[in-house]
Amino acid sequence: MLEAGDPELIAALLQARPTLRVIVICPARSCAVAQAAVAAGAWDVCYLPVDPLALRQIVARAFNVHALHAAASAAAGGGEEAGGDSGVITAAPEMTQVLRTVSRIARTDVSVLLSGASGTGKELLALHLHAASPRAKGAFVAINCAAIPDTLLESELFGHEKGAFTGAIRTMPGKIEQAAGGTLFLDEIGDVPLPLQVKLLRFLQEHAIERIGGRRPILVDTRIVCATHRDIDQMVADGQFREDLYYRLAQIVVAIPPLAKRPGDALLLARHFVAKFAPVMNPAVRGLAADAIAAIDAHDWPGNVRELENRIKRAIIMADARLITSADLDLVKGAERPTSLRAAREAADRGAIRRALARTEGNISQTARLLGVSRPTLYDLLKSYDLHA
Ligand SMILES: Nc1ncnc2c1ncn2[C@@H]1O[C@H](COP(=O)(O)OP(=O)(O)OP(=O)(O)O)[C@@H](O)[C@H]1O
Repeated sequence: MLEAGDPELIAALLQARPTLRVIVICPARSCAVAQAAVAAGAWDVCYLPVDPLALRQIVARAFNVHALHAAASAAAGGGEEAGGDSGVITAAPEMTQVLRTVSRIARTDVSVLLSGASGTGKELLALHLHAASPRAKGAFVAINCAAIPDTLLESELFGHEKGAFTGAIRTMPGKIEQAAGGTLFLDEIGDVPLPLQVKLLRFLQEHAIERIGGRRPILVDTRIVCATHRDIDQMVADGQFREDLYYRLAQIVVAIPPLAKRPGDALLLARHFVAKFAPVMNPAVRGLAADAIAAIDAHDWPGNVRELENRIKRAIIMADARLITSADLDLVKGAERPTSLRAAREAADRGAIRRALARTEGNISQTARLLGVSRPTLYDLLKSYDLHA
């Protein structure tokens, strides 16, 4: 606890121990001191004369959040405090409930489907589940089914024997085999084409796979955890996804709330990312300015945690001062038009990509053709703008 917190001292403390909770005692009605302290990363402020009840509540809350993070991180196998590289960072009850569910499921054999919008942390949660499961010592292998062309997906998942097709110059085990004894995370499961869904179902029923060109089944002990941002129930109803596979894959569906529905998490994560990336990317940066904090609070985060992470990384690079501003974050308010050429171009790019994706119903090849770019360029654009097919 610091009296009349010195922002530089707070920033230095957090730099050394990013998970520290700094509580600052400010002179009565001194908004400027409080704002500077919070901007430098203070956890909370308390005014003189100190109200013991209020202080006790602040300290208790700090301990609670710290304990939740430590538990989440330990379950993820990191054994570090929250803020460690592998930890899921959250203080929102909506998300801590999700973490508790995932930790509980991890110890069992039930199949899990993580459903949530892009960038909400589905892969991180799958990793958390793996690390909290008895398979933690085995491999965690992740594959994004939407990013791999249909023709290659079978070989990626099931592997192939030498000579199975032109170019198969050596035998290659697939991802399911690579994850034997561990967990295979199938992201965007809704993008697996129907013929491959049959093969996946067979694996889940028989725990055996056949490589392309293979002559015998191979027994493989791999746990599948999958995720999607699509409405699989609707896909089942429309005949685009096999119902029998759905029930095999999704005994439990865990819905991950969007960042906008996790009060307080955007700021917590923003500070976490500043503490994580600034020392490497721009050590002069020590924290967030008051206008950046307000902008982070006000933003809707349609791209969720990934958007936040990318904005913070970009801001760390762009920042001229010790504190990141809302301009560094490139967060324009409400319906304001973008003023910089870069922002205007980004807005135009996003609009064109979204419209093309809507016209082709998410078909990557057709979208790339419509936009007049190559598929790899389109993938790069989708990644950098946090867009999904
Ligand atoms: N709660 C969190 N704490 C810390 N980092 C997080 C958290 N949630 C997400 N991240 C980070 O945000 C980025 C995006 O998360 P992740 O890839 O898990 O999202 P996703 O839902 O799988 O996205 P997509 O559906 O687009 O594949 C990653 O760098 C991840 O480490």
